[in-house]
Amino acid sequence: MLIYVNGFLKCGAPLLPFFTKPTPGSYSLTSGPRDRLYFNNKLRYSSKSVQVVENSAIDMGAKEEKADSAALTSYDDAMDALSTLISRRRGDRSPTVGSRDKLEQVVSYLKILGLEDKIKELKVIHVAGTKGKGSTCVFCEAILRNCGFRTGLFTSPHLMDVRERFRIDGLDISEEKFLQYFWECWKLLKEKAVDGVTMPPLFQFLTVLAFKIFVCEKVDVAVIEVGLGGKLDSTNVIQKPIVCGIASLGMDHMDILGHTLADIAFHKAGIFKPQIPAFTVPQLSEAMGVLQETANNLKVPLEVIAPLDLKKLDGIELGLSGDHQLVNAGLAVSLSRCWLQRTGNWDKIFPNGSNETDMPVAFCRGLATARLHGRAQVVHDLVSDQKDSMKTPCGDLIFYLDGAHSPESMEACGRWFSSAVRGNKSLSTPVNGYRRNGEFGRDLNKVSKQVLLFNCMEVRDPQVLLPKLVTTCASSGTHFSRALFVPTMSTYNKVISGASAIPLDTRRKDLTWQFRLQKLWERSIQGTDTALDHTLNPDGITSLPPHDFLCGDAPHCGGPAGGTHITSSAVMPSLPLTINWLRDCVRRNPSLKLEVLVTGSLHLVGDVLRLLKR
Ligand SMILES: Nc1ncnc2c1ncn2[C@@H]1O[C@H](COP(=O)(O)OP(=O)(O)OP(=O)(O)O)[C@@H](O)[C@H]1O
Ligand SMILES: [Mg+2]
Ligand SMILES: [Mg+2]
Repeated sequence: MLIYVNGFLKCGAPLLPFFTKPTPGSYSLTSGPRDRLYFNNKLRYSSKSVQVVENSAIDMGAKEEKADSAALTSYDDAMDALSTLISRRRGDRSPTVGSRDKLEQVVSYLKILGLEDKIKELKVIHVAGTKGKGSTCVFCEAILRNCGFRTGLFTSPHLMDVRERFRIDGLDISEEKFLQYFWECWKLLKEKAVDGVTMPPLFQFLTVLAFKIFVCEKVDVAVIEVGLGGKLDSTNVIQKPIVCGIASLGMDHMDILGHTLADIAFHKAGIFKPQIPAFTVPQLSEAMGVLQETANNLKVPLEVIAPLDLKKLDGIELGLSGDHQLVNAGLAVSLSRCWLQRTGNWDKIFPNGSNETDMPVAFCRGLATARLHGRAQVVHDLVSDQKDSMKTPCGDLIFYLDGAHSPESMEACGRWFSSAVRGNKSLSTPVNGYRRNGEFGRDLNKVSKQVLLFNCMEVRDPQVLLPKLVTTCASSGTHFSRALFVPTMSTYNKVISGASAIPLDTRRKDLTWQFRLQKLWERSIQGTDTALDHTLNPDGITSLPPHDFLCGDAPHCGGPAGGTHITSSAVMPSLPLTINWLRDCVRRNPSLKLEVLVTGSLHLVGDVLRLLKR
């Protein structure tokens, strides 16, 4: 179990204190950006780089031997082992040829682990969808936990630490338990690997690990988010869920799921099981037709649920911000109610005849306390003068983090950001877990600037994403004065832990993609080609923009020779340098209030969160 000073960022669970209790005999402290101390009966010290670790260089044999005593293996060893399961670069997936075998493969792994029959006893809520799956699952988990049940939650992806994917009773699984279950599964599968069974790819492994955890932890309910699609997803080995949900459908992963909404809906409806009730949210008719047809074929009662009516919440706010969360919350309420009814618990818990239209108090508590990192999350960075933190005034730096990366979610993100900067009082999370007096009350005379910090994976289409974001924001009066394009730190061939060290200078040599994003921004958003020739040469990037770059609204030209800033945007050489530079900007400009929207990629959002919590 980790102790973090900034508990909120790590725990993601409601009503948590700002630190978590260590389990006896095993705990660790983050002691600085590069160091991590383990106390595990005897003192150990570990320092690792977050940079790429070549899979071939990993001596897994030695680590597996150590795994005989799970307590003696470090978390980083497990991450190294997991990283060997990453079969190819993310976003580089081939279509689903032969994927049906994949489900059989998952079943064979479950057999090896002795879980094939046991998972039939899990009381599962299974949720697919293009957007809002994770949020819907988190709401369901929080509702049922507040109804008194022991909950298991499996979501994807993770942002800072792989354990975020597995929550027991609302908390990320502890390191100790994770290591125990991880190595148990790892060793059994590895033993069979010699008989010609190959080790599963990463997501299949994580899925069977989730089942292992939920069975061993004896959860009352297992809330399971589909990884990708539905029909052929590893989680679809669940034969008889209690209830299924389909969150909002849209265009994503077309290379795998197909190029029409109907194709995509077909895959998502693949989680429906004969006669098991299902719920969905309002969808475009092309998608709804397919969902309904599949439901009819399987005699599935399918109900379309309207967004949650705020009036039912008796004045409380949802734990996840943004109007789109009302859609997810409505779905979660119906899924949870159905789960309670079909497991025979509804009448026990609400014996006094709480009817269908009532919103039980436990449901409200769950909806209000649900948390999910990097989805419409606001983090106030406590910038201070390093030498004299209380006396020297400096500007404000607020990060608005949302991992939107599809056209529909960009719109949802834009609407949320606009209303959040207008209200500027939603879920504010001081990064160090405390607020100083007047910390956020002193902005009356400050000049607010909205800045975009963006990156997206190369498989995405920024020509769609960026205009969607900008026009949605503009339609409600929010305009970005500057855009910063930055490479992410996370690499796709290494699973990292939340405590992995972050090198201060993670300059990428190849910034071609970021320059392309900038070019697109300048051409299609700003309508200018100014100085683009200069930026087309990634080698020209040697310095950060001057600190007053963010102060103005007008196009900003010039700057130091070889500098990267042009017009309204800049390519930044690395994320850690960018965060430090933003902090310096507000230190030097006490009248500046920077509202930075971080979006386009969950990896980017995860990296920023990891940097902010240091
Ligand atoms: N109902 C919705 N409609 C449109 N966009 C949404 C909706 N719910 C969430 N989003 C957007 O999608 C992002 C991801 O939300 P969430 O994690 O709940 O979805 P997901 O389906 O699990 O996504 P992923 O594909 O990343 O696993 C949010 O940050 C938000 O921008
Ligand atoms: Mg997705
Ligand atoms: Mg998700």
